[in-house]
Amino acid sequence: MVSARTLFERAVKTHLDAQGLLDAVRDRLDRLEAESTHSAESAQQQIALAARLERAAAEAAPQWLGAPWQVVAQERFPLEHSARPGEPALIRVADAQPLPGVGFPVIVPFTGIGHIALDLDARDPVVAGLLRSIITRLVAAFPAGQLRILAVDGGALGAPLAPFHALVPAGVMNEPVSELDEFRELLTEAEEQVKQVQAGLNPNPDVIVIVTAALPPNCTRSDYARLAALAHAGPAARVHLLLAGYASRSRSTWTQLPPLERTTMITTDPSSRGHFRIGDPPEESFGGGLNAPVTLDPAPPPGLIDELCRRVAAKAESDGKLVFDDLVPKELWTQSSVGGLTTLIGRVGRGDAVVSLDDATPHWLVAGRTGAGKTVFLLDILYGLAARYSPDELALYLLDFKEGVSFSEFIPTEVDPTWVPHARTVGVESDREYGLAVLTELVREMGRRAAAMKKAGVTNLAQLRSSRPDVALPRILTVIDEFHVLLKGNDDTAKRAVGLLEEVARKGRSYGIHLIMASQSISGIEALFTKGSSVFAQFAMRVALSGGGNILDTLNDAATALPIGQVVLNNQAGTASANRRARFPDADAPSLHALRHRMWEMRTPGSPPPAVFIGYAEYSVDDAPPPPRRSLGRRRRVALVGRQVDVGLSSAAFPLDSSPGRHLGVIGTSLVGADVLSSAAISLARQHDPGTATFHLVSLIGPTEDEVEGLEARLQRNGHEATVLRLPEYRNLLHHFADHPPTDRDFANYILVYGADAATSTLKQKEAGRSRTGLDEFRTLLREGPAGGVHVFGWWRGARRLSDDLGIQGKDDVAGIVALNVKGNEVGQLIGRSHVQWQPRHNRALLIDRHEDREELIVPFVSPGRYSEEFA
Ligand SMILES: Nc1ncnc2c1ncn2[C@@H]1O[C@H](COP(=O)(O)OP(=O)(O)OP(=O)(O)O)[C@@H](O)[C@H]1O
Repeated sequence: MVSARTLFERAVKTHLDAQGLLDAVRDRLDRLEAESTHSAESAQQQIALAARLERAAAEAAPQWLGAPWQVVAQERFPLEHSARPGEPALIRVADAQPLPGVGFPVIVPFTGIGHIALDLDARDPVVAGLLRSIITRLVAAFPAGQLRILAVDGGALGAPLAPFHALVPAGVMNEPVSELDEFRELLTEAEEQVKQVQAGLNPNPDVIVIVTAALPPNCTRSDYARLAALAHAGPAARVHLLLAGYASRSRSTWTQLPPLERTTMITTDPSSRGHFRIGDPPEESFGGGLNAPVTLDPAPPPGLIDELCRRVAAKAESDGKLVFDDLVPKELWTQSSVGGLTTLIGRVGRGDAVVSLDDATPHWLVAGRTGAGKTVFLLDILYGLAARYSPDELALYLLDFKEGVSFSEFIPTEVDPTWVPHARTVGVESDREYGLAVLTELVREMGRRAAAMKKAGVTNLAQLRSSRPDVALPRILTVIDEFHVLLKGNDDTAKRAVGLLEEVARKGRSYGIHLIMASQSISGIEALFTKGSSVFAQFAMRVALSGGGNILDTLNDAATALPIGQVVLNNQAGTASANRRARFPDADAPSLHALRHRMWEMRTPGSPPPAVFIGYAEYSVDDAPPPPRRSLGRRRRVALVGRQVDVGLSSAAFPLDSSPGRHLGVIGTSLVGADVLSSAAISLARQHDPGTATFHLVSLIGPTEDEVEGLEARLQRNGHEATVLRLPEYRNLLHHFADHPPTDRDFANYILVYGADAATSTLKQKEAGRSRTGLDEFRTLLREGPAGGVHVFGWWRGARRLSDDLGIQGKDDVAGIVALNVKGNEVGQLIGRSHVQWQPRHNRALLIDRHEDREELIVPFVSPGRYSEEFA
C-alpha cells in the first residue's frame, strides 16, 4: 500500500507540476505571441502539456475522486474504491484554462490531510454545483458506512444538498440543519470524535465531513473559533471541513475570521467574473495560490447522483446491520469475572462497543422513553454477559416493576421449560415489597462476603476468590427495570428502598455486586436524584436511549433524537465529552431461544431454576415450599397460608405452640378467606401422622360448603380424622371442650370455622342447663386451648365482627391475623395499633403475628381459579 507520506508528496508534486507547466505554457505563449505565428508545432505542444497534466491528476485523484463527469458517466468506475479512511485523498475541484484549448484539472488535498473552504455560499449556483460534485466524489470513493456527512444549510434553503436526501435514512448524511443550535450540536459531535481519538478510545473512526452550504446566520466568534479548532485538530481524527460561505460578514462587529489551518481556500476572482482563485494547499506555499483563475467543477448529472445515492444507501444499510448473534462468542462461558464483567453490545462506528461493570463503572443507569428499545438493550447486555461468564462467575437477580414480559426470557414457562442458568431470582410485575426483599438480600450477601473476607484475612473479592477456590463467588448483577415504581411516593417502602439502594450502590463494588437501574420515566429519574442524590452519583455509567437524555448532563442533548437501535454510552456521569454513540442489535426471539437452550444444556445437572416471583400469579398450598426454618421448632407445627413476598418466595407460616392465643383469624369478605383456612388445614395435615390430629370443619355459609366438603374428603383420604360440622354441632363441640378441656398436646384438634361471624348471634344465646354461653366457651377455648393442642382457624367477614367475638378481655386472644380486603385502619383498631401499613389489594394479604410482632405482605394461597370465580 502506498504510504500516506508518499501520497502526500506525490500530491504536492502534482501541484508543483501544474504550477510549473502553467509557467511553461505562459512562456510559450509569450514567445508565440512575439513571433505572431500559430504554428502546428505550438498547438501540439499545448495539447501534450494538457495531457501530461491530466495524467498527473488522474494518478493523484483517480476515478471518482478526479475524473471529469462525462468520463465518470461513461466509465462506470467501481464504488468504494478510490479512498480509504485515514489515508490522504486529493479531489478535483476546478478546471484551469490558462489558454484557449489548454486546460488542466485542479486537484486539492482533502480527506486524510485537510479542508476546503469557499468564501461564497451555495446560494451561488456555481458553488452549489461544486459542493454537489465534491460530495458525490466522496460518497462514491469511500467504502459504504465509513463516511458520514454532517450537513448544514444555514441559508441556502436546502436546495444544494437536496439531491443527496436518500443518504439520510441510511445514516450517511443527516437531514441538513439550519439553526444555529443544531449547527453547534454537529460541531459537538465532530469534537467528540476528536476527543475520543485523542484519548485513544476510538482508533478507527469513520470519516466525518462537515459540509456547510451556508453557515447559519448569527454565528458568533466562538462558533468560528470552534471551526478553527476543528481545522487544526480534525484531520488527525478523520474530521474534515467543506465550508461554503466562510467569509466575514461586513456588518459584524468583528471582521477578521480566524484563519483555518490545513485549508485550501477557494475565493471569487475579483478581476474575472465567474472565475475563482485557488489558494495554497495545506502546508505548502506557491506564493499566493495557483496563478490562474479557475472554473469550479460542475455538479454531476442528476441521474448519476440519484443512482449513486440509492446504491450507497442500500449498501450502508446492509453492511451496518447488526444481528444478535454478533454479540455471542463462539465458545460460551470462557471468561473470568475476577476483575469485572465485560460484554460486547454492538458497534461504535465500525469499532466494537464494549461495556463493563467493574471498579470504574460498577453500576449503570439506563433511560429511554417507552418503545425506545430499553428491553432489547437489557436483553442484549444480559444474554451477552451470560454467554461469556458461567453461572459460577455471574449470577443474575432480575426485577421488573412494569406490566410486561421483559424478563420472561429467563424463566421456565409452560411452552419452554428451560431457563437461563445464571438467573437466581426473577421478579415479573413485582411488588415494591419484593424490590425491598431483593435489595435486602443483596445487603445480606454483602455482609456475608464481608465476613468471609475478614475471616480469610483478605481485602478484596479477587483475593477472597483465590483464597477459596472451592467456593463459587460469582459477581451478582441486579437489574431493576422501571425502578421509579419502587421509589414513588413518600411512604416507608420508598424510604427503605432509597436507604438500601444507597448501601448497595456505595459498597457493592467491593463485593462484586452491581446494579443496573432502568427507567422510562423522567419523574423516576428525578425522584432518584432528589431522594438519593448520593445514590445517583454512584452510577458513573449512563446509558441513554432516545428520550433518555435526562440522565446525561443538562447541556448534553446527544440522546434527544436517537433512532431505535442506538444508545449514547457515557461512562463519566453524563459529561458530553464522554458520549459514545453505539448501535445495538434487536434481540430476536429465535436467537435468544437458541442461546438459552445452549446454556441450559451446559448447566450443572440438578441446578435449580430461578426463584420466580410473578406479581399476578396465583399460588396453591399444593406447591408450597417448606416454611422458613426460623418458624419451626421442636414440637412446633406451622400453618402455611401463602407465599412471602421475598427472594425465593418462601411459604408464609403461622407457627403453633402452647401459648394462649395461638389461633389465626382471617378477615375480609373475599372468599379467599376460605382458601386460607383450607390451606392451613392441608399444610398441618402434612405434618401429622394419621391418628394424631382431628380436623373439625365448621361450615356456616353457603358459598364455601362445597370447598369444606372437598377438604373433608381430602383429609380423610390422607388418613386423618375430619368432620364437617354445622352450627348446632359446632356449639356442641364448644360445650364438649368446655366440659372436657383437652390436655394432650401431642394430639391436636384443629377447629376451622368458615364464616365464623355467622355463629355469633347463636353462640351469644343462653342455653337451658348451661351456666355459660357458647361465646364464653369459645373465648375460654381461645385462651386455654393451645396448651391442650386445640387451635382455632376462623374466617370472619369483617374486623369488627372478630373483635366483637373476642370481647374486650380477650382482644389479644387471636395472635395471628390474615387481613384480606379490609382497610388498614380497621386492622389497626383490631390489634390496637394506630399505624398499620396496609392497603387491600388483589392477590395480596397482610399476615400479622402479634406474639412475634411481625407483619408481612403475602400472596395468600388460593384454590385454582378462585379469582376468576370472584370476578365472574
Ligand atoms: N436494535 C434494534 N433494532 C431493531 N429493532 C429494535 C431494536 N431495539 C428495539 N427494537 C424494536 O423496537 C421495539 C421496542 O423495543 P423495546 O420493547 O425494547 O422498547 P422499550 O423501550 O422496552 O419499550 P417499553 O418500555 O414500552 O416496553 C420492539 O419492537 C423492538 O423489536
